Amino acid sequence: MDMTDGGPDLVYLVTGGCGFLGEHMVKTLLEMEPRLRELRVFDLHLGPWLEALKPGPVQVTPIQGDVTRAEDVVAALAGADVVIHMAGLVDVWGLNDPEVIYRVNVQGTQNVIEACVQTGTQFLVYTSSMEALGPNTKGHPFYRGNEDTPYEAIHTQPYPRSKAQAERLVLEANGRKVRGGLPLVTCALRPTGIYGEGHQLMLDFYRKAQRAGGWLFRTVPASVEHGRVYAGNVAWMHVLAARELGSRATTMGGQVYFCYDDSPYKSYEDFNLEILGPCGIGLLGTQPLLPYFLLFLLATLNAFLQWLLRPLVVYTALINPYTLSLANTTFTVQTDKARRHFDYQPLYGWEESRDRTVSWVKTRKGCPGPLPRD
Ligand SMILES: NC(=O)c1ccc[n+]([C@@H]2O[C@H](COP(=O)([O-])OP(=O)(O)OC[C@H]3O[C@@H](n4cnc5c(N)ncnc54)[C@H](O)[C@@H]3O)[C@@H](O)[C@H]2O)c1
Ligand SMILES: CC(C)[C@@H](O)CC[C@@H](C)[C@H]1CC[C@H]2[C@@H]3[C@H](O)C=C4C[C@@H](O)CC[C@]4(C)[C@H]3CC[C@]12C
Repeated sequence: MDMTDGGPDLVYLVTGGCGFLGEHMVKTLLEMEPRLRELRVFDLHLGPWLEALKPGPVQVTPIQGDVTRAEDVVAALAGADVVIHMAGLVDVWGLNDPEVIYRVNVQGTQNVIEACVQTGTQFLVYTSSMEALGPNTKGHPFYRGNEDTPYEAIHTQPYPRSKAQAERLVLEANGRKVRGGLPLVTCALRPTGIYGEGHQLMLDFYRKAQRAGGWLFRTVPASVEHGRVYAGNVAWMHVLAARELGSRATTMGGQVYFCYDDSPYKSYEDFNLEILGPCGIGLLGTQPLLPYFLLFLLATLNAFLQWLLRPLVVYTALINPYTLSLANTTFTVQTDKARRHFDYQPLYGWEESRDRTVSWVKTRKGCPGPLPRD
């Protein structure tokens, strides 16, 4: 089917549509996809903001469901033309058992693929992650690499391993016959660290700094570059990939694309300061204030406490051996594959991406605890 012609007659399903990225996805589809007739928003936890949407002529259908339940996915997908599969457990802090992460991220993705085959949905865009590739457990840097840059992907942690496995399932499913005999066309998009309105972790850093008198303390050298990309641009890339999969199946089918925009290459903490600085936050130290071995000791202690307390309570901390290693390993991308393959250009420039995020953080000043996203 050529997805680029015709009036509003397409049915899209977004799994994980009520998450941080999912909300941007839903709003960007409603704003930027003229062929949309129905938008199904599938999530374990439906957000109250869905009720406040002004979808215009598009029918928005909230579906409370679980990707680990095949019957939920088949029911949600019946009659859909496109599925954008974003649902997943984003957990590098040990909040969830590894088996649960595998069940959601890998088996959930397999359920989506099988449901496409069973119902005849022909186009699947999967939200993978930079972590499907790295950084690897040897701490090898990936410096402004692209989709063809050789890199030894080694995963020991449940989350990155699950993203790599799920991505592989999606890419290998490209070309399978779906109900009706047409081929399934798939691709996977790999965002680096996403920021934007609704980014709870950015808010956590903001509140942590507010409690410390407006200061964050540098723990990562400024020289360690970490890729970041604005949620609105990630959502826009998904819109374009879904739109072009039909007419460019030969080029795009079975391909991975890093998500990128004009966000600057900086260390994780220096990048956060681009957002939190205008909110009155400063970053203390031009070098890490603590030596790495002390940070590693702290990270190891946190991991030990989590192990010790697990039968009673799930203890988590920002710093664990994995997040410390991840933060200290350069991983940035420099590519134009999405532009070459489906004419992607960022929808938002760096200044606008930053200013939208800063404005959102400022609206959260002084608010207690995690907030429902509006
Ligand atoms: N946040 C990032 O920096 C980042 C970077 C790269 C890739 N990603 C990927 O983007 C996707 C969305 O991430 P996010 O940051 O918005 O996370 P999020 O936790 O905010 O959103 C995930 C959504 O999936 C839903 N979900 C979880 N388990 C489910 C299940 N069993 N059935 C149905 N829905 C379920 C959650 O309720 C949530 O709404 C994930 O696949 C993640 O791996 C995120
Ligand atoms: C306390 C310091 C060490 C501080 O700098 C820790 C930062 C740490 C919480 C983040 C550093 C890198 C982040 C990850 C990265 O942006 C990519 C990711 C892949 C994505 O699929 C999910 C989110 C994440 C794992 C992201 C999580 C936070 C960091 C580990």
